[in-house]
Amino acid sequence: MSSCMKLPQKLMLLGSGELGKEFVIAAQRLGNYVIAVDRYANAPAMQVADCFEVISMLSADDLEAIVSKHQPDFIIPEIEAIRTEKLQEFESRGITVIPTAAATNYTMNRDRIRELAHKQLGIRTAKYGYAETLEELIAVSDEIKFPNVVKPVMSSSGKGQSVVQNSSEVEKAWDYAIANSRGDSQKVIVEEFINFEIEITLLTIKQWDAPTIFCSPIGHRQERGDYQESWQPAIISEKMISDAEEIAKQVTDALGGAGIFGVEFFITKDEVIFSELSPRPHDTGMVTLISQNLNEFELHLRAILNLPIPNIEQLGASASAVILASLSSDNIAFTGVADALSEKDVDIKLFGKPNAHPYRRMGVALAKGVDVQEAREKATRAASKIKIV
Ligand SMILES: Nc1ncnc2c1ncn2[C@@H]1O[C@H](COP(=O)(O)OP(=O)(O)OP(=O)(O)O)[C@@H](O)[C@H]1O
Ligand SMILES: NCC(=O)N[C@@H]1O[C@H](COP(=O)([O-])[O-])[C@@H](O)[C@H]1O
Ligand SMILES: [Mg+2]
Repeated sequence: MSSCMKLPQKLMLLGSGELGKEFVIAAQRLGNYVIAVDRYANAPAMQVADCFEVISMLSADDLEAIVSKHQPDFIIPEIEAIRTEKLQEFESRGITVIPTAAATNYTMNRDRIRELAHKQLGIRTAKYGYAETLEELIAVSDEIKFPNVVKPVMSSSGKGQSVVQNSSEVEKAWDYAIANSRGDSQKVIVEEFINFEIEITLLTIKQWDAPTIFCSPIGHRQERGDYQESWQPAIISEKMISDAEEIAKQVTDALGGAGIFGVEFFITKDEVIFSELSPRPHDTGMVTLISQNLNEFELHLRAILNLPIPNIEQLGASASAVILASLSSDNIAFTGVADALSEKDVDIKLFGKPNAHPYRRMGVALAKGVDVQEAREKATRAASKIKIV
C-alpha cells in the first residue's frame, strides 16, 4: 500500500449501523467519499455518507451490481453476514478489501476463526464442538458438559446464543440458535462455559507498513450475549496484557491486511483465553469515542489509508453504557437527553435507527470519571435517563 496515497479515496462500507456511522464521520473528516450499504434504508451510516445502496449483502449479484456501479477503491465490511466469496473475487480484481477478503471469510463464521486460532495456531480457547442437527447437539453437549454456551456459527451481538445448564435445555437452545442464525448456515458451536473474572476487548491496529499497535484493554459486561457497558482501562496485570497482545498479534498476522480488530478474551484468575475477534471496530470500543485522542474509527481509517498513527493517548478512566429499546416502534422519539447531558463529562450518541424492537441498541452514553467505577456509574446513570417513546 502506497504511503503517498492521494485523498479522497472512494470507500464502500458494507453494513451501516452505529459503528459504520462513526467510521463514515471519521472518513468524511479527511474528505473521503463513502457509499454506505445495508439491508434497509436510512440505516445510521447512510445518514452521513455521500450516497447509499440497499441490497442483500449475502447476494453475490447484488454486491456485483453496486461494485460495478461505484467502482470503490476500498471495500470495508461492517458486519459479518456478507457473501465473502464474492469479496475474494473483488480483491482479485484489484479492489482492496479490509482487512483482507480471506480475513472476512475466516471471521464470518465462528467455526473458521476458531479452527484457525485453536487448531492452526495452537491458541487456548474454551473447549468446543459443533452440531448441525439436534441429535448432534445432544451428543456434543454431553462431551463438552454443562453449563455450556450454544451459538449459531453465523450471528453477532449474542443473537441466537444461550447458556445451557443441563440436558433438558438442549432442545430449546437448538431451536433458538437456528431461529436466530444469520445467513444460510444451520450449524451451531457449543462451548465450555468459562467462569471468567473479567472479559476484555483488545483493540489491535494492524498497519500496512508499520508495526501492530494496541489500545489499552477495554473491560466489558454482557447480558444475553450482548454488550451492556464497557470501560477503559480494564484493570488486569501487565503480564496478562502482554499475553493478550501476543495472541492478538498472532491471530491478526495470520489474517493479514490492515485495519483495527477487536480481539476478545476471557480473563480468569490465571489464564488469558481467546474468544473471538472482529476484523473491524468493536461495539465495546465505542468507549474510545470519549477515552482516547484517536477513537477506534479514526484508527481504523488511518490504518486502512496507510496514514501515520504517531501516538494513541488514553485520556483516563472512561465508560460507555448502551441505550436499548424496550418496545417495537417505527416512530421513535427520545426523552431525558437534557437530563442525561446535565452531568459533567457525559456525552450521548443516538444512532438514528429508523425503528426499534426490544433490546435493539439505539444509542450509547459515554462518561469520564475520577476512576473506572465512577465513569461506569455516570455512563449507566446517563443511559438510564434516556427513554424511547
Ligand atoms: N464460552 C463462554 N463462556 C462464558 N461466557 C461466554 C462464552 N461465550 C460467550 N460468552 C458470553 O457471551 C458474550 C457474547 O459471546 P460472543 O462474543 O461469542 O458472541 P457474539 O454474538 O459474537 O457477540 P458480539 O458480536 O457482540 O461480539 C461474551 O462476550 C461472553 O460474555
Ligand atoms: N456486535 C456487533 C455490532 O455491534 N454491530 C453493530 O450493530 C449494527 C447492527 O445493529 P442492528 O442489529 O440494530 O441493526 C451493525 O451494523 C454494527 O454497527
Ligand atoms: Mg463477541
